[in-house]
Amino acid sequence: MIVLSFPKSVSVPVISTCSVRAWGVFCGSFVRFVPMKLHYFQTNVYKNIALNCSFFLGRRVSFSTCQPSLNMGKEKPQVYVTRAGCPTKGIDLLKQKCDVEIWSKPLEPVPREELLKKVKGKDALFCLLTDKIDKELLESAGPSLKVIATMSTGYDHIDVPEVKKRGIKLGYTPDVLTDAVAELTVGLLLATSRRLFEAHQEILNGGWGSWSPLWMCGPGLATSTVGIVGLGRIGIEVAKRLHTFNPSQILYTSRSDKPEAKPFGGIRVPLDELLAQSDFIVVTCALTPETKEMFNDETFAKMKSSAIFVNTSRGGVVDQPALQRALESGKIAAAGLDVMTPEPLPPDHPLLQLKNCVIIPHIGSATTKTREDMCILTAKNIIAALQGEPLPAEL
Ligand SMILES: O=C(O)[C@H](O)CO
Repeated sequence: MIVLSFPKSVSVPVISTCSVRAWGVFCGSFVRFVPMKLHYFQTNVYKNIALNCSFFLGRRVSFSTCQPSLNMGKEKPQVYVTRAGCPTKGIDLLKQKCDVEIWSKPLEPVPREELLKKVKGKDALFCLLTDKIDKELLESAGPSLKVIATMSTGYDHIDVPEVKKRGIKLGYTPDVLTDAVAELTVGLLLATSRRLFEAHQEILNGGWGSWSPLWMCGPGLATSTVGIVGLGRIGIEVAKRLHTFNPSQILYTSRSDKPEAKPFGGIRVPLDELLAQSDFIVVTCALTPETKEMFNDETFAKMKSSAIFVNTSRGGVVDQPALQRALESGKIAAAGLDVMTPEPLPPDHPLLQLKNCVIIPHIGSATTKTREDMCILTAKNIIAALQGEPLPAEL
C-alpha cells in the first residue's frame, strides 16, 4: 500500500484525516490518499488527483469518500456573508461552526467587485436577494464553493442552472416568511382600496374639510371577486385571510387544481377569466421567464376599470411603464406595490406621483421574528451542506 499525504498548501481547505478517504486501486494493490494535516477536504481535488494517477499509471483508480464533518477539522470552513446587520441568532450559529466574514454595511449591498474578490476560495456564501449570483461570481469563487444560501424565498437573483451544474448546494427560506408576506399583502390591499396613504396626506395638506358623503371612498372587499395569480404557499395564506372579509368568490390561476383552495372555496380559472372578473387582482407568483412582465398593456386592458392591482411578488412580473399608463389612463383604478423595478425606486419616479398608486419598499417579510427565522434557516442550510447533510430548505 502506498500512502500519500497532501501538503497544507492545497489551495482548498481539507477535511480531517478520518473524514475523507480516497482509495486508488491499481496493480492489484491499494494506494491510500490520507489527507493528513488537512482539515477541510474539497472532494473534486482528490477526484482529479485520482484521475491523473490513473492516466499516468495507465490503470484504473477508484475513489470514495465518507461524509465530511465540520467538527472534526481544526480549521473551520470559510463563509462570506454579504450584509452586516443580519439577525445575530443566525450569524452566531454560523460562527460556532465556520469562520465568518461579513460585508460591513447593513443598508448597502456589497459592491460587485468586492463580492467577486471576497467570495474567492470560500466554502459557503450567505447572500441576499440584492446579490446577483451568476456564472461570473461562481467562477470567481472557484471550486471550493460548496453551498450558496440565500436569505430569501425568491431566487430570481440566482442563476440556478449554473449553480446546479457545478454541484453547489442551494438553500433558500420558504415557509418561514409566508405569514408575514400574507399579512402585508392584505394590509397593502386595504391601504390601496381604502386609500389610507392618500387620506393621511389630505390631513397633512389641509384637504380634510367636513365629513362628506363620497370623500375618500373606495371599494370594499365584501361581495367582491378576488383573483389570486399564482396560488402557492403565500397565495393560499393571502386567500385564507381575504376569505374572512366575505368576498363573493376567490378565483385563482395555477397549473393544477389546489386542494388547499377548498376551505376558502377557491375556483381555478384561466388567467383571462380571472383578469376580466376580479375586483382585486393579487399577484403572488414567482418571477420566472414565464411570468416576466406578464402584466403588460394587453393584460391590464383585460381588467375591469375598477380593478385594484396588488403585487407582493417581484417587480419583474410587471411591465412597469404599462402599469403607469393603465393607472394614468384609468384603465384600472389603483395599484398597491411592495415590489417594483428598480429597487429602490428613485424618489422622483413618476409612479410615486400617482395618487392611485400605493408604494411600499419591499417589506413583505419585514417582521422581526420572520427575518430572524430567515437568517437562522439560511445558516442551517449552510451548516447542513458543509456537513454533507440534507439542507433543511434546498432548492
Ligand atoms: O423573496 C423573499 O424572500 C422576499 O421577497 C423577501 O421579503
